[in-house]
Amino acid sequence: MSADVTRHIAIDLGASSGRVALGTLQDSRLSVDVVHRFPNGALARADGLYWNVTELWREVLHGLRLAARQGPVDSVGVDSWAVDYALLDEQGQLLDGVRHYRDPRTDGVMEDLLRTVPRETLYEHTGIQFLPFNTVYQLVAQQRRSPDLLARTRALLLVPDLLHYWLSGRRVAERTNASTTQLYDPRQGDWSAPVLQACGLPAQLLPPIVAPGSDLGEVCPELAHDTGLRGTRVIAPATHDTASAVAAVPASGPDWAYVSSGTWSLVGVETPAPVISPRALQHNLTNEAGIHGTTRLLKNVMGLWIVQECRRAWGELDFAALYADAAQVPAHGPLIDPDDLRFLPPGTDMPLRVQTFCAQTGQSVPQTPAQITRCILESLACKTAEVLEELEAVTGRAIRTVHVVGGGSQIALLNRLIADAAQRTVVAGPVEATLMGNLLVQAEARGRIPVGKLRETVRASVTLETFVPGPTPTQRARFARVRAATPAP
Ligand SMILES: Nc1ncnc2c1ncn2[C@@H]1O[C@H](COP(=O)(O)OP(=O)(O)OP(=O)(O)O)[C@@H](O)[C@H]1O
Ligand SMILES: C[C@H](O)[C@H](O)[C@@H](O)C(=O)CO
Repeated sequence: MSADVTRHIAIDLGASSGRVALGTLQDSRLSVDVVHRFPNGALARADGLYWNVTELWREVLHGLRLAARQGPVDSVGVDSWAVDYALLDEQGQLLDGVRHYRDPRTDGVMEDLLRTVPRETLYEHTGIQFLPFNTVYQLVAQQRRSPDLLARTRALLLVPDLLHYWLSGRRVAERTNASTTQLYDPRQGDWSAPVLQACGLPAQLLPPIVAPGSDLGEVCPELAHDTGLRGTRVIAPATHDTASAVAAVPASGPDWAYVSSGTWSLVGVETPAPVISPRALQHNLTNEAGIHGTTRLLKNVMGLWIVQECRRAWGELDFAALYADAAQVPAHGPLIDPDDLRFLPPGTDMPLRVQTFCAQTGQSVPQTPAQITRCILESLACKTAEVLEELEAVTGRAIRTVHVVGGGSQIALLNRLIADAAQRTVVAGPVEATLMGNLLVQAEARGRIPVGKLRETVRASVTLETFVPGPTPTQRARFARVRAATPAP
């Protein structure tokens, strides 16, 4: 490998699939080769929903071996979904399985906690969207159900931090993912002692916060031997997958927003500082940490999860074919509120939940997979448009271009629907923004690209597709009426 070509490995664990990719940087361009892709999802046990972290680790090791075969690797880093964590004992062993954020043990916990800790106080200290599965509510649920387990815990690691520990032996909490827990104060840049205290949670379990780009040392000797990654540095990227995706948004001007479109739709803007205001609280916007000290002001929207669960019920139809069929369904059909909590839990009754929502709100009931998929996509587009308006209201900044990145950016129909509903230009791609952001933060930390040139490198490395809005649609106004007419689940 010549000195001006470097290779880095990104491990990206998404809620529906994981991948190990080898990134090659040459002439200020990044090429990404996904060497191993594997499915991911909830593992149901009698006592709840878990992630199968042992299996994920086995898949990751397989991917690392494949990548190492292609030559020396400069660095490796992990990102994943947010909020979920592992508990370690004195010896650094897992004390329990890693719970899935859709596990029902948090049902009612947020509402209960907010009776003693005011919503305004929690928001003032953390700036985080109130979602029932945030780490804070998971820990309160855990504390209530099995206090003995937390008493035996010596360290809590979020999922990418756990994998970094297994790779390097270092226990840290990388900032972008720590910021999603609702236990982190974005203005102080550290865990929030007042929130931990108010929620009765032990502060000593939380590891020190490190910035994205931190060097955690070499891959430990046993793993270097096993995988072939000799002398490879472990660099914590932006470990929250959304933060890595946002780092790779190929934007250049000042007036853009992003949609990180996958299992979730993360709709947001980048701001220089947290925006913690009564208006941001009113719209339940979140302030997550980005790279270079930025803030990701965004909202979690339920996303393609609803299609994924319907597809599971329909027998794993091909995504591309399903979306092509949905594109043939007449426009302006029924709508759902994708953020209605009835759509949060897993279940093969998801098509029925969509149909029931439509019936209860006095709309026509979609019947076929294509009609149901169309209904979900039109609703996601309307919801995206609504959030963009909220972001403009909260920041006072106009949004003219919407960058859609991630697996969902392949869905031409959805891109077009977003452009129409939001009346803004949509720029789609890259599909693998998360991998690119992960790789480029490592490359920047290793001095392989100039500081602050990530987006420029992405733009030089990918082809993008633009969707121009059509005539003002009627659906956006109907969406507000449907939401207003929604009965409690
Ligand atoms: N060939 C395809 N054509 C169109 N869309 C596709 C195709 N393959 C996958 N998708 C869409 O991409 C989605 C998955 O996106 P992605 O891989 O970014 O999610 P993820 O990483 O598992 O989730 P997250 O990052 O939100 O945790 C699927 O739900 C599907 O809707
Ligand atoms: C729970 C979700 O993982 C999280 O809120 C979201 O930000 C994410 O990580 C999507 O990949």
